[in-house]
Amino acid sequence: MSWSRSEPIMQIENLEKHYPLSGGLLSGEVGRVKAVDGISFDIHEGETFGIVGESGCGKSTAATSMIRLEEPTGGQVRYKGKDITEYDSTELKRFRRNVQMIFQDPDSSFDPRMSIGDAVAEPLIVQGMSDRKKREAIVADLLERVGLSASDMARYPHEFSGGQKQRIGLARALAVNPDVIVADEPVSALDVSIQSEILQLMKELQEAFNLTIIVISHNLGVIREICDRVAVMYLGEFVEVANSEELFNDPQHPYTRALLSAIPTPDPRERGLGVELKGDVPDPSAPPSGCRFHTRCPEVIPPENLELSQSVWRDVLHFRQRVRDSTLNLDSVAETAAVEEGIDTDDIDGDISVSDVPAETVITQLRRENNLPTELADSTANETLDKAFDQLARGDLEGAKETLEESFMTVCERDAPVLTEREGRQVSCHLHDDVTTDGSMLEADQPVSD
Ligand SMILES: Nc1ncnc2c1ncn2[C@@H]1O[C@H](COP(=O)(O)OP(=O)(O)OP(=O)(O)O)[C@@H](O)[C@H]1O
Repeated sequence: MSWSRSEPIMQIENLEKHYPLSGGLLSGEVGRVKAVDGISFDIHEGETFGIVGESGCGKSTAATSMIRLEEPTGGQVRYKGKDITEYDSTELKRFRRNVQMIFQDPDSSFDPRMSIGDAVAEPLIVQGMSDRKKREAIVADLLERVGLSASDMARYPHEFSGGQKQRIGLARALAVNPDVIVADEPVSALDVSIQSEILQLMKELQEAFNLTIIVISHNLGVIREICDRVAVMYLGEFVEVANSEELFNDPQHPYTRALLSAIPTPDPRERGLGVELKGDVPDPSAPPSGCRFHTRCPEVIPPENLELSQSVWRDVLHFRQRVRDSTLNLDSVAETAAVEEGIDTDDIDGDISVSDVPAETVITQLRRENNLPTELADSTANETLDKAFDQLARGDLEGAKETLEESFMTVCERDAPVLTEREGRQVSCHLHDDVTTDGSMLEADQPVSD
């Protein structure tokens, strides 16, 4: 099959990498870590495509499985039109030459006993270039192109700084004249002052060698500096894919907005969003239902019939979560309430429980502990909370769980949003579910604000 330059150089479709989760010798597979869970994108020749997300979102696994350093468990990757899982050994060898990977830690990429000249020449030998003089000429040229000198050939890795080693890493990747470079956190291990120099060098080399580059980074600043297009990844999935400029000027997904607001900026006016990402990325072997980001989303949508400010809604959800997973400890609530009432716990047989304390005091304590006001603006939400509090004050945790689940179910938790094309970008978020013909959101879908 012939490939034309107008077609994408790489096409990734529903790529999936699940790791088996074993429960010990005898129990076999007890689950699957969904590190990459169905991502799709195209990359055109000469483009720089970035994948950004917090640590643990699956970026590195996406990189290694898209170039078959690890075998994907699902999906398809086409390089110049051909499915790479169907390669024979000669094609795989050619692919390994055409697509080079560079890693975060330049130190671990070099054998300390091998001179820099030999390290950069190694891929040439692997590819069968036996003429030593020719290899040396190529290495000398490459070292100069990455800002070092031909005379550095005889020196050893320990004689170079981290930034210089990353330059040598680039020279080595370029030795076999690849089409694509996959760079996993290429500057994260370097001093901030050096990072820009390396990114600039990558841009220059891209131009000179007509490279296609895929950059993986948790750092949006790095992505902004170098990428044409960006995919934002969360728990194995893409939540937004857009041109770099659009993504930074007008982020559409709450996760993107939260990541962006975490970038330090010297201009206080640009810090406006004030969104803070709390907690860690959830366990990819048991991702949250619906939108995987809903458990941390600062813009999670309340049920249609309720009118709550975002901050109160978040507190209600947090309370519901504590009841759901029983991290709300009724005995400790009872203990604090008893102290408040001046009850002498020594007079009580066995451990204190909510039934030993007046319901009113237990409820006050529950509200305080969960940051919930005495009265919410929405009467339906109020009634539900009152009912749940009464149940808890009677020790009925299961009943309260049911009450809260019934009334406080959000679409974000119920339905998984789909990555949908909108005005040249892709977003997967229920805030964008109903867009009117002029592109504005319906009132019901507006993000709720305080
Ligand atoms: N070999 C493996 N077996 C089981 N789970 C794995 C394996 N490799 C990665 N994971 C899990 O897959 C998830 C994604 O990991 P990955 O390293 O791809 O994320 P990342 O976004 O690149 O993060 P980081 O920047 O910290 O490497 C993590 O939860 C990780 O623990």
